[in-house]
Amino acid sequence: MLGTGSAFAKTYLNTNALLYANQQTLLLDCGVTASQSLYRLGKPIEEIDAVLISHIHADHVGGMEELAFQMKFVYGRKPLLFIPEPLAKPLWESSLKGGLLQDECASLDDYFDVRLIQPGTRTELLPGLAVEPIQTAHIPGKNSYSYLINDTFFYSADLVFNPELLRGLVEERGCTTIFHDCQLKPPGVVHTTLEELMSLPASIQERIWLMHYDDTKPQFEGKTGVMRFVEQHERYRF
Ligand SMILES: Nc1ccn([C@@H]2O[C@@H]3COP(=O)(O)O[C@H]3[C@H]2O)c(=O)n1
Ligand SMILES: [Zn+2]
Ligand SMILES: [Zn+2]
Repeated sequence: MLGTGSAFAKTYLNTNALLYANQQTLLLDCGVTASQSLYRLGKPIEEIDAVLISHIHADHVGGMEELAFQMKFVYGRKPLLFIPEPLAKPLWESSLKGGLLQDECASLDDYFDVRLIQPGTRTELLPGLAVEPIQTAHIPGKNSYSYLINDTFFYSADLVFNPELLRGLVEERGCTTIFHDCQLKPPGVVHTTLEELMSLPASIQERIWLMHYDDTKPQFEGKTGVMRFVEQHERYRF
């Protein structure tokens, strides 16, 4: 995990992750703190082979400009960018264009090898790494996608509580591990609260790991039932 913090956390970096598949590395979300976190980990930015985006908020895409510039002008290559089709235009037009537009560079394709992926469709992104984007509610009018990874690992975007989705993933689809957005104190409004997650049946809670938490997380250690916290700069194997 490059970070496990909420958008406004100061002691935790943005909730962004590296997924290792065979010899390749995919960056799942690239927030404002992503490059600093890679630096602290000693992982050179040039070793990122591919990027996958959940939604357009700065803690999830705010590091894309630096990534694009470094890849193009320092390393001279285009990383793969996997992106749910509905996010591609807003990512360029509403987020990146202001910084990246210049005479010879006028689209996402000038910086990335763009591969559009479809919500609800399982796609192998890299050998050994398949994802299904699942559209999940976050902010009214804003598209946001959580990911079912290799059929058994659910990695949530920021999302409002959706117990039916979690029940279906566990009971019908055999999901074994859930990394879930967690706002420690109510009201959640655009996120899922700890209280909401603690209302789930034990059979679901035991698969849940909490991320995207604020700086008060130490006060909640030991108070999350069977759910565990995902820790920054830890590597998990499933
Ligand atoms: N309608 C909104 C929009 C945003 N926000 C806050 O801003 C943060 C942006 O990053 P996030 O991780 O999605 O969390 C959002 C809310 O804290 C919010 O509380 N309500
Ligand atoms: Zn966020
Ligand atoms: Zn968000």
